[in-house]
Amino acid sequence: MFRLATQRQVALTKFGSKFTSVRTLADVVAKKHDVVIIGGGPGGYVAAIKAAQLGLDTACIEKRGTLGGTCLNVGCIPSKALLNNSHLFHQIQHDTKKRGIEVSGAKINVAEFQKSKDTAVKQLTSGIEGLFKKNGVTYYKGNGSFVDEHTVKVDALEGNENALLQADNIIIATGSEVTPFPGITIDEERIVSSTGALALKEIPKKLTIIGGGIIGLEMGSVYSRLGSEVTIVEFQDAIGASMDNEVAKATQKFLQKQGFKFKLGTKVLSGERNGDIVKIEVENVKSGEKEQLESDVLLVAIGRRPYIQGLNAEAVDLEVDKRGRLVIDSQYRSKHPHIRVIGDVTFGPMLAHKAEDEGVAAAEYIKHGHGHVNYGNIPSVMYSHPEVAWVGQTEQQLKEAGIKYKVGKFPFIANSRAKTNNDTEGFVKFLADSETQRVLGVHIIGPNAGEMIGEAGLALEYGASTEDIARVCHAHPTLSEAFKEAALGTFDKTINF
Ligand SMILES: Cc1cc2nc3c(=O)[nH]c(=O)nc-3n(C[C@H](O)[C@H](O)[C@H](O)COP(=O)(O)OP(=O)(O)OC[C@H]3O[C@@H](n4cnc5c(N)ncnc54)[C@H](O)[C@@H]3O)c2cc1C
Ligand SMILES: NC(=O)c1ccc[n+]([C@@H]2O[C@H](COP(=O)([O-])OP(=O)(O)OC[C@H]3O[C@@H](n4cnc5c(N)ncnc54)[C@H](O)[C@@H]3O)[C@@H](O)[C@H]2O)c1
Repeated sequence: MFRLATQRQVALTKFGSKFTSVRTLADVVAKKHDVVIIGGGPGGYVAAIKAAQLGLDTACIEKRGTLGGTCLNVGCIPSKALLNNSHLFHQIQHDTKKRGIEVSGAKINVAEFQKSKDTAVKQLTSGIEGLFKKNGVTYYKGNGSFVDEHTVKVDALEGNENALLQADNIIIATGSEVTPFPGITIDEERIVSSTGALALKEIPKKLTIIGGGIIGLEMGSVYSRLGSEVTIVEFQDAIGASMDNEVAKATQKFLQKQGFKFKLGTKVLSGERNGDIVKIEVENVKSGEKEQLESDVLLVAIGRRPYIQGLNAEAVDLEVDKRGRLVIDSQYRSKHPHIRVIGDVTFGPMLAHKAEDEGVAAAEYIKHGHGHVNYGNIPSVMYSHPEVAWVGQTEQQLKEAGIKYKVGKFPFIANSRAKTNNDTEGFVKFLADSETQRVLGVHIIGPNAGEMIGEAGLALEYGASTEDIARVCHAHPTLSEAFKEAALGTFDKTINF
């Protein structure tokens, strides 16, 4: 603890009125930490725990009131709770009879359905507070903003104390927010973002979704299973954002079988709410044909953008690129080497596990001067049913790079465990270097694809060849035998198909 320098007191008077309510600025005592982290999402909270474990005096500032960021509060966790329970409901309704299980009268109690999700969220977010205590991380509840290059002020949430923090190192992990659609006002009731879509009080009869990316397809899956008529309006000619083209097409097919309607190559011109109805006007990009679509709920899911509001990044003159991302070097350093940036607010895929791994690496850079994230090996998973998961390169990327590759594929219809489970949709697809058989990419549509992709990640990380994988004994009967067979298929004949 030490008294603030006079220069800093002067700087402070320029900022937020809330903070200046802390008696007289001249008397403010700043708290000193080795590391101050702004943002308590997967990037920030993991960085905080790791830094504390490395013996650094660490503080984390979070303004939401709960830890876990977008992912735990309004992202990964609530969406997966809804996906899991809606899948169970759908199975009870449509998938039990052929298994000799007769069930009648299944119905959704929306309030309980939502409560189950909220319980999972609460348990996990409060669990992080427990982890902070266990690891000795100081938690400040409030908005963190720069005063100068080494000073961050905390405008506390009600019931907490404002604070001024002096830090040797600062990690910015302020995440992202929904990208708005110009001219369409989100009210989180009838015109919703993913946040509103996670908390609907009624199941919409018709749900229109702008954006055929991961959020659109996951939230579409939830409500389609609960009985909504789901229409996806996507600007591109394909869904699934960064999926391998063949996988994106197969994904579209199975979703169509589940009742999804797709309007691809379609531009949204305008949209508005009229009472309980939302109308949008769309235009086919090629033909120019226009159409009106009406629904009970419109979900806007056209991506997310970096979030730095309230950070006062200007005070330290941080560089921002055209897409609003904070600019860093390969060690997460901004132009001020002691101010690092991780997670959604900077470069790379907007994924929780990417943010978490950067959190660990940033803490290690601070303590040891080295850290590690392999950006060529970050898995993606879409939690539809069947799941879609991929890691490494797509066919289109390999073609573009002029890399010669071989494809090995194995369908789940030929896998014994998938058969016993009556869950045979999809395939495993390997892309391997045509000379060395080194694994370049793995793309899976199938039950538990999200778990299976971990094996592909290990193979990629250790530079395995497809023969290495095919010679590893995989248990029978398991879905992972399809993984082994697809690897085999890149250099030899598959056994079971
Ligand atoms: C519906 C949905 C589903 C998703 N599902 C998945 C999934 O299944 N798997 C996956 O990997 N990813 C998923 N994501 C993406 C994932 O949520 C993000 O990639 C991840 O949360 C990014 O972590 P982060 O720490 O960078 O940022 P965030 O999680 O956004 O956390 C940033 C935190 O910083 C706080 N903050 C911001 N500014 C300040 C400030 N000035 N002072 C104090 N606090 C501040 C914010 O309140 C926020 O809590 C999903 C996203 C959404 C929206
Ligand atoms: N399971 C997961 O890992 C998971 C789940 C949900 C979200 N997320 C992450 O959250 C982020 C945001 O997800 P998202 O689905 O909003 O973004 P996204 O980038 O995955 O998909 C957005 C889609 O909207 C389309 N689009 C953009 N502008 C459009 C327009 N004007 N009209 C019609 N379509 C338009 C894009 O072509 C794209 O297909 C992503 O980075 C994603 O990785 C991950």
